[in-house]
Amino acid sequence: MAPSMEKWVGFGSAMAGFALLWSKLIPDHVQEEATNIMSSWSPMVAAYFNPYEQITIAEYSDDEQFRRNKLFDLVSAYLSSRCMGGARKLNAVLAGDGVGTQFGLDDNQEVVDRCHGTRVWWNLCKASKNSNSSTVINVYPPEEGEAETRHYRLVFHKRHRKLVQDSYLPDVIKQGSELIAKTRRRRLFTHHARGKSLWTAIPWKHPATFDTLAMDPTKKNEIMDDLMAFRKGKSYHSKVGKAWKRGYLLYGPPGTGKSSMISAMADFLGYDVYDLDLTTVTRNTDLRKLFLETTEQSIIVIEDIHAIEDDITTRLKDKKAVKGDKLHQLPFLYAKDKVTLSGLLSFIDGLWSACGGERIIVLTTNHLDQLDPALIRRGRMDKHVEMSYCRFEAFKVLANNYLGITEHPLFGAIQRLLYETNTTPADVAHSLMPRGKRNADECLTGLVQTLKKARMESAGTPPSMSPVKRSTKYNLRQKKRARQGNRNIICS
Ligand SMILES: Nc1ncnc2c1ncn2[C@@H]1O[C@H](COP(=O)(O)OP(=O)(O)OP(=O)(O)O)[C@@H](O)[C@H]1O
Repeated sequence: MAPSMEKWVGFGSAMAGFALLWSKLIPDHVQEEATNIMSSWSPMVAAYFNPYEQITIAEYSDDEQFRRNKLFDLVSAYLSSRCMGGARKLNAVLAGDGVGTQFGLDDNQEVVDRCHGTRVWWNLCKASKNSNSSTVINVYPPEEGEAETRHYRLVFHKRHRKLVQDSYLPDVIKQGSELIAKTRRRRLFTHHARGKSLWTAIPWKHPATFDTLAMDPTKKNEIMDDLMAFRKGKSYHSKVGKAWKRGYLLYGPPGTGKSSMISAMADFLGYDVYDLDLTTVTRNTDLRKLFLETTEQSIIVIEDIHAIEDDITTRLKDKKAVKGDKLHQLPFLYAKDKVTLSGLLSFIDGLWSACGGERIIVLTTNHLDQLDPALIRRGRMDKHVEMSYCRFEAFKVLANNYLGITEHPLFGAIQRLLYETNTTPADVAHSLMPRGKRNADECLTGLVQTLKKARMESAGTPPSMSPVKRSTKYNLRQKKRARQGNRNIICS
């Protein structure tokens, strides 16, 4: 067993009691004085005689109130590999690689480790939130059966304090980090309303990568270069005094690959993805908490940002809001519970967002013209990426992905048709899927028919304007509207 501090406090108290016996021989007022002095001395006496010291590592930091303590996770990883043999009760979870098993100490269990030939003791302690012995403060509202916090306690002889501080703990951190990096698997986080941790994670399994993403190769390379520069840009960002984060706005019609692009970005950088559903977040303070709980090397995604306005308005129906009312027409309804534009902006690039680095924020929309210009201005959304209809270069990627071919006699006809119609990569991918016994010839013939049909359907539009021109004109109109900012998504 680890030598406990309580034992030595008890010893100190016994010494104090012993001294009091002697004080029987002396007058009352002196005795009273002596009692006071001795009680205040007992911890000091205990400390004097106790040769052991301890370090506490809480699961949640006291100072950075909303954050999980990274050191706690590193110690867990270290202990899982080192000294589980000595523990009687373990718990097991699926390892970060999604294959192996990771063992950990069960609550109130202890293991012994070696530090340069000397022994140190690790305890995983569970303490009641209100317990005086615990210095750990939990800032989250307790859930049923959850009014307890956990911390590791490292006990060692005070002779070895310097060794523990300068050599043993750094070694624990190094080995823990290596183990986490080795077994790390990208995760997709979604948030939930209650509980100590605001996010829950599942392994990220989206198969889209930059290799499978169908889009103009020049544009694709430009994005990959931009991401790589961001990843290597720690010193650059601190030199120019900018938080190490980058905003991406992905816009374009449904089915043009916005979600696939996020997956490709996560795969390329090896980052986790946090999927933030703003319609379930009611207050700006909750947004901040959510942000602070995200880890570095992550992509925070808010999909379909244009749809938020409608959703929030619908949520307020029971507060007598009428669907279609603009948020700024209902300020009294939003006085307490609200996610405002300013809240969202500060989430993206205010002071809070500068706490911790290496994060990418991605907004996606099908309606660029409906977004508030303040939200998407350069510097906030640093890179605007248009995900557009499928043209020939993008088609070649899909043909290779789905049919494994790079050439075919029908390619010429498909190239012409793709420029004459506005077909999404999702529709092209659907036609190329070799369902049943269809071979490549049949798939491509089917695609040609689908494209001809689409061309006929769009024949009602003025023949003077080709689909390419039409699409460009549409986008210019969207951009102009966005600049003018004639509609807000959320009003502060
Ligand atoms: N650019 C693309 N490259 C490869 N596959 C694509 C691309 N665009 C769409 N797809 C295919 O279409 C499916 C839907 O695409 P995705 O969900 O990425 O589109 P989206 O633009 O996010 O659509 P929405 O706006 O409706 O969410 C994907 O699973 C993929 O198979």
